[in-house]
Amino acid sequence: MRRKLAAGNWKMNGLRAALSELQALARAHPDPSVDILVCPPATLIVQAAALVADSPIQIGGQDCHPQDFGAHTGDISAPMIQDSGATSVILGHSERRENHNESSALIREKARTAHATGLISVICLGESLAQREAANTLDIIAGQLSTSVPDTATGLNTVVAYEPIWAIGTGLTPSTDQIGEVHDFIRTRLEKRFGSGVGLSIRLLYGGSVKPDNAADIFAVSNVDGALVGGASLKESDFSPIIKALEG
Ligand SMILES: O=C[C@H](O)COP(=O)(O)O
Repeated sequence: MRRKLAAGNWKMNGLRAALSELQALARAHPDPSVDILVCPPATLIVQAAALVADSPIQIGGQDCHPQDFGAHTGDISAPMIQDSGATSVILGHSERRENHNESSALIREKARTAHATGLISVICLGESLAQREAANTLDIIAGQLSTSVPDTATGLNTVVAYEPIWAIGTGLTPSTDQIGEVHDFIRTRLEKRFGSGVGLSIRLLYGGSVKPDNAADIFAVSNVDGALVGGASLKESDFSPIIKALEG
C-alpha cells in the first residue's frame, strides 16, 4: 500500500513570519494518517525543520545541484539541504525547466545525487497547453519520465508529480479522466521499467490548482496518491482541508 502524501511547495514565497502558518499546520495535524511535506524557500529550511521537529510534518527543498560541493555560486546542494533538516527535495519543477533551462538529463543527475544523499526526490513532469492541444501529452510525459527518473529510483526515495503546466497557478485543472489517463500511463511505464515491486511503490502526485473545493474529486482518481500543492499550501486554512480530503 502506498502511503498518501500531501506536499506543499511554497516556491519563492515566505519570509520568517510565514513560519506561523507551518506552526499552525503542525498544531492542526498532530497525528495525520497521510504524509505531509512542506517545501519552503531554502532560507527557511533550518527554522522550518526545527519548528516541526516534534511533528510528523517533513520539510523539503525545492531544487538541488547535481554535485555535492564546489564552485557553484548561488546553488544549493543535496547534502546542504539534508544538513538543514530536510528529508526531500522537489526536482524538475516546470518553473525550473522553463526559467533555468533544466533538461530531463540534468534532473536525472540531481535525483541521483539526492538519492545518494538520502533525500527523497519529488520529480515533476508535465505538458504545456500547446502540447496537450496537439495531443502530445503522453509522448511528452513518457520522454520526461524515462529521462528524468534515474535507475536508482525506488518507492522509498522517489515520488513522481504530474503537473500540467497550464494548470499551475491558473485555477484550471484537467478533468478527472485526463488526470487518470496520465497517472495510469505513468504507473504502467514505471511497472514496465522497474518491475511491479518498485513500479507499484512509487507514489504519484497530481499538481496544478489543487484547492480545498476540488481536492476530494482529484484524490478519488486512480493512481493519484496525493498532491503537490502550490498557492493553497501557503495558508494553513487552505492546506488543512486538502490534507483532510486526502485522509478521506
Ligand atoms: O508545485 C506546485 C505546483 O506548481 C502547483 O501550483 P498551484 O497549486 O499554485 O497551481
